[in-house]
Amino acid sequence: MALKVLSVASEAVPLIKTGGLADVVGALPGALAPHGVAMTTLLPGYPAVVQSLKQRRAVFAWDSLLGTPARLLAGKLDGGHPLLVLDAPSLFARAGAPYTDAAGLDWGDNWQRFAALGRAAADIAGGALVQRKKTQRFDLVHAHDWQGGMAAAYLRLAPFGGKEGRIPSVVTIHNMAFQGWFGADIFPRLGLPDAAWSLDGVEYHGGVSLLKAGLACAHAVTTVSPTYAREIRSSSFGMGLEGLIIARGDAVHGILNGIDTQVWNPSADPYLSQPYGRRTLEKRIANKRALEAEFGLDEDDGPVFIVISRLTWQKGMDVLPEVLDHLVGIGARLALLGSGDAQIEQALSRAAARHPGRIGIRIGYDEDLSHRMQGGGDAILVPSRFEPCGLTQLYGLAYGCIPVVTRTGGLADTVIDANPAALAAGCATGVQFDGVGYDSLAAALTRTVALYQDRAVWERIQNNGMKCDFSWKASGAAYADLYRSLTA
Ligand SMILES: Nc1ncnc2c1ncn2[C@@H]1O[C@H](COP(=O)(O)OP(=O)(O)O[C@H]2O[C@H](CO)[C@@H](O)[C@H](O)[C@H]2O)[C@@H](O)[C@H]1O
Repeated sequence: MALKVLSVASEAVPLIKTGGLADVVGALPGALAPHGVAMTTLLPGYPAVVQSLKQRRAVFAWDSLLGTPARLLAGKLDGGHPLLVLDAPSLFARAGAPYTDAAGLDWGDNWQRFAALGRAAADIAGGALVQRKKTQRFDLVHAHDWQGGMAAAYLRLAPFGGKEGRIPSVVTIHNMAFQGWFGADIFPRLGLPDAAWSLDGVEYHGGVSLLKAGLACAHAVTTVSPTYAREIRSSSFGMGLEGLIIARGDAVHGILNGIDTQVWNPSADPYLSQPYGRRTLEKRIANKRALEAEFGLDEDDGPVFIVISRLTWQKGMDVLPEVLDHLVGIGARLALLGSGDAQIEQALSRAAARHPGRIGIRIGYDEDLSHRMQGGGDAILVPSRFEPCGLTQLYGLAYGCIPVVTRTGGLADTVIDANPAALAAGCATGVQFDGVGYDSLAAALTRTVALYQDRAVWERIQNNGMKCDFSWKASGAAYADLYRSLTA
């Protein structure tokens, strides 16, 4: 019989996306189905999500879910996978982004919005709703990041009628930097027993961390690459939670993200002017010409680097502007798509103004354009200071857009550096470098341009990357094995 899993998250493609979390949550049901796992996804009822439902069929209503009325709507995700939507208008029906208002400031009631999501998940999985026969019983709850973390905490610390306490939970860390920390004043409003205010409960540095609560209470913790799973045991990457990660010992697993190979397939990508495959790489040139035109870049034979990223410190984007004179100096060009930190946006715009025809910047978020960039760019630059997994380098590998990445987290796990040994062995897939700073980045750019100048070598590297299987096949199996080990 299929294992029934409730996946709880704050975003999922194609309904709502601010970053890589949405790609992963949206892909998981399809990745797990071949392994006998039936996954239902629970999302907050943001306007875009509620509007996407063809019929708004309410399957349950709470008079008070952490103090606010709420309904549970049922629908379908892409691929026909079941979707549940927490329709709590006072928490989610508002203009702005999922976590921030129009001015970019965190919503003041984020604790309540996502604690309510966790409480709802616990009720759905095995408590109130099951008892009233409003939903099926679930065998396991899989919660994502701090926004989902409270599901594990409610299941363990405040079970409804004792039933949910028996349901195992998995919490996945997509980014340790976001911990959902709030002041101690929220504790009495969470509806948890007093004993939950403790080291192995929700308390963290005198307040409440929704992520810490999840990590402490889940039966298993996963993160999205083996290297990041090791890195978060150290103070440099654990962001204060390294002690807890070490204490959780064998319960912490690193399972690499996959990519949706239907959506990210250069031979059938509707956004490309010219689809192509591993054996027809020469066709990429049409996409490169289109990309140059779209970004106002000069047309020439030199390499075009691309960047598709949140413009933040994590992603090393504060250092990028400094290195752009060097990039232009060695005959390369840059097409960048991103948004984030205002200072970084300004520094990039100044660099673009200094180098017309060589640096093209697009501030904003544009999914279709990101496909065209992978299909026309020569190399994708990912200079992250830390990177739990990273998806853009995987899309780059699939598209023959060679990743140039820091040797950290999932970037270290997915790219094989074109050092002399790897080139001789014929297995290189990209360029890796250590540390995010002017010197390391400039050296990596220089090395990439040198590789580009040898067409045979470059095409070999492109080919090696395109041959890699970063589909969900292996990782879907790994999650299914983990679920079974917890439910056996
Ligand atoms: N301006 C823009 N326009 C269009 N598309 C844009 C864009 N900026 C970013 N994107 C897209 O957003 C996604 C970003 O995913 P990443 O995995 O690279 O990072 P993120 O930090 O969001 O995710 C966190 O969660 C994921 C999932 O686990 C981890 O891989 C990662 O390491 C972790 O930091 C990609 O699909 C990318 O193409």
